[in-house]
Amino acid sequence: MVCNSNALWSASEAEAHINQLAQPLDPQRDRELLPLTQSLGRVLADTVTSPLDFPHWDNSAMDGYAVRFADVQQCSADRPITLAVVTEIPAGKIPQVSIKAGQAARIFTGAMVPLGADTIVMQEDTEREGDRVILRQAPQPQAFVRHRGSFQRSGEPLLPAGIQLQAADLAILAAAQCTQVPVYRWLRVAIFATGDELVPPDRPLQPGQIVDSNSYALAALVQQGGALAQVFGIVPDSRADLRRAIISAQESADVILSSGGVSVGDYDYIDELLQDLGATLHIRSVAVKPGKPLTVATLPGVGDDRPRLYFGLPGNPVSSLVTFWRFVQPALQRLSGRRDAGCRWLTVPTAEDLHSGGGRETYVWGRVTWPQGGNGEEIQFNPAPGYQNSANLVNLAQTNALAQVPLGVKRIGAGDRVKVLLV
Ligand SMILES: Nc1nc2c(c(=O)[nH]1)N[C@H]1C(S)=C(S)[C@@H](COP(=O)(O)OP(=O)(O)OC[C@H]3O[C@@H](n4cnc5c(N)ncnc54)[C@H](O)[C@@H]3O)O[C@H]1N2
Ligand code: MOO
Repeated sequence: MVCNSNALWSASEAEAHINQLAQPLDPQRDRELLPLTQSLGRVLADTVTSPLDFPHWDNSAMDGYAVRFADVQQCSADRPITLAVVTEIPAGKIPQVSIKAGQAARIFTGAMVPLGADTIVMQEDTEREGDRVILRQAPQPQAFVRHRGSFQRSGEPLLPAGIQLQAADLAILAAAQCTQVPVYRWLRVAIFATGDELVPPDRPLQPGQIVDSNSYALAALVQQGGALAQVFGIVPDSRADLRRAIISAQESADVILSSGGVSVGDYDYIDELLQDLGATLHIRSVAVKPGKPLTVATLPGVGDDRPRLYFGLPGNPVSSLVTFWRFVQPALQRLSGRRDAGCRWLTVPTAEDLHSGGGRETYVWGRVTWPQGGNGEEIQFNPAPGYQNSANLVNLAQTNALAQVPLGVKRIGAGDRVKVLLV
């Protein structure tokens, strides 16, 4: 079935449409419980509520003395106050006595504040003489006490569903004693490269042949994005082989990515085969350079009723990556259950002039660089040096951003601000 697919879609229209097609995994059905140590980079399937107050009890933020504020509030250099040190409380120990008027407890960072005390005085602000401590300045009331529950209350949400777990999140889960983490299962992404001219990188290259580089880049991008890449390799330009590849990808993956064969050439079979296989073709070309031929389709699920999202990316290596970054990456994030799914844009000055033919929204590849020192330099976009052509993957190396030259604009001057997609 074809659905207005012959239109030339603007990038933002295509993005919005793909967004609707990319239905997230089901947090109940598509989940697993993973040991904490294996959960880095996975997407949390449930909100984790705190089983404890943080801090778990009132504790000291400093090495020093736990005192009663009422005892020391009048203290000054002229009127020092001396307190009796009646106990010592290292971290991890329960205070054995409560502090009465005129008394103090020696205390260390993280140790429980004893009953009766309400304020901590830093060691550096005291003088110790035997079993007495002398204060020559009044502390603030409740100084250096980290109060129970002041960071987080038990029963309140600690981490929301849909976040991709990072190092700090693992620290929080560990502290909350959540050792089995509910995460979404991996999103499975099948990848194949089409073209009779393609050979794998370890084969001697014959005249006319091209090394398949797209499979490697796409698999790496899928993995970097936190999904499972199923690499099918090279599929020749034959209807039967392509059909077999699509059907087997339909069986094993949630998303299918192919590169090549989506333009108008005699061997560009992808769209026609998708229709034969009962797909709905949503998009066939986008007004984007590089990356005009882009097929977006949905195929029926095999083995379950989840529709498979199909992206037929253009074969030119840069076009393939640019369309992945602009359209596939946010869709994979959304499908994976991520609450922050979407392109990350920044507006920064460009270090050099940027050019476009003006007929399509153009993406210039390069690097956003951050100032190394505080010399008044700004974050800026530096286009990759050399010839920017959709077949030239050489200067694509180390790309971390795509600068967007809007439709109809032919030049953005050096120093002008430009919208960049962080990739
Ligand atoms: N008459 C027209 N010709 C073309 C048009 C058009 O509108 N009318 N569009 C051009 C644009 S823009 C692009 S982009 C390409 C995309 O074509 P396909 O997706 O069908 O890609 P192929 O023809 O299969 O390959 C294009 C190019 O890329 C090389 N390639 C393919 N796969 C890989 C791979 N896995 N690794 C590395 N390189 C690959 C392939 O050898 C070709 O050189 O169509 C234009 N033509
Ligand atoms: O869109 Mo093609 O990707 O310009 O080379």
